[in-house]
Amino acid sequence: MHAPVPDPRDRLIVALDLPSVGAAESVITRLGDSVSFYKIGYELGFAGGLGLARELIADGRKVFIDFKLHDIGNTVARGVASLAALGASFATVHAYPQTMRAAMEGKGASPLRILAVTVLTSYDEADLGEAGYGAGVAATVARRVAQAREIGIDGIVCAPTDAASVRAALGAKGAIVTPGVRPDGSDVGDQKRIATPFAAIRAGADHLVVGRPIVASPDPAAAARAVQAEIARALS
Ligand SMILES: O=C(O)c1cc(=O)[nH]c(=O)n1[C@@H]1O[C@H](COP(=O)(O)O)[C@@H](O)[C@H]1O
Repeated sequence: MHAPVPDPRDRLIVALDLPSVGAAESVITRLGDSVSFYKIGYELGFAGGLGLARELIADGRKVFIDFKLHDIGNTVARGVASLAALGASFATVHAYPQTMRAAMEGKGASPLRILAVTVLTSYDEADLGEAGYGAGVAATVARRVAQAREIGIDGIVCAPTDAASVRAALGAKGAIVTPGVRPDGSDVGDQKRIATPFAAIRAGADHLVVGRPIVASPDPAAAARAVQAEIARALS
């Protein structure tokens, strides 16, 4: 079975990493109809962003709730059930087997897709070692993808530099979502395992998550259009 091919507009997910609903609404207005998929994480989510998520969903936009859940199974399953009731399209959990199983159980028959975060894009080999994982980035990603596949997860969040090996390990089923995307010339910030939008799509990413290069740009709509043009070029 093949992963459903995303609508080209849905390939770009804009991370609304902003401090207030007002700031997010202003970026959304400036982006207009060019962007149809938004991600809400800690910063906005803990500042009223779940209300905005409801409004976006009611307005026909797709919403990715990125709280990277990781807790005992009962808590994860119930939290995911609430995100399913909200109408979110995607939600993240850390790629621990117990957590992934609980999330898949918690979403029930809803269309919510559970994405398992493998190794954060801000981690390099030294960061992973410091956290106590001695196997290295590639082996840790591979182990987590194999476990996610076994569980039947809906998708994987990984660095664009891992996308090709993740697709090979995951098989055709399952979405690949890559943050750590940096158009040429943009600030890298705290990201470590990065690629351009073109390279990420060519490596097999289904969706790209882009935050600061768009939302912190003086012209967010132009920045989003530039990323979408790169996506289109990579797909042609
Ligand atoms: O799960 C995520 O979305 C995520 C996973 C990961 O490994 N790295 C990562 O950067 N993210 C998120 O992707 C977004 C990237 O934002 P920018 O670095 O501003 O483009 C942020 O909202 C992060 O929380």
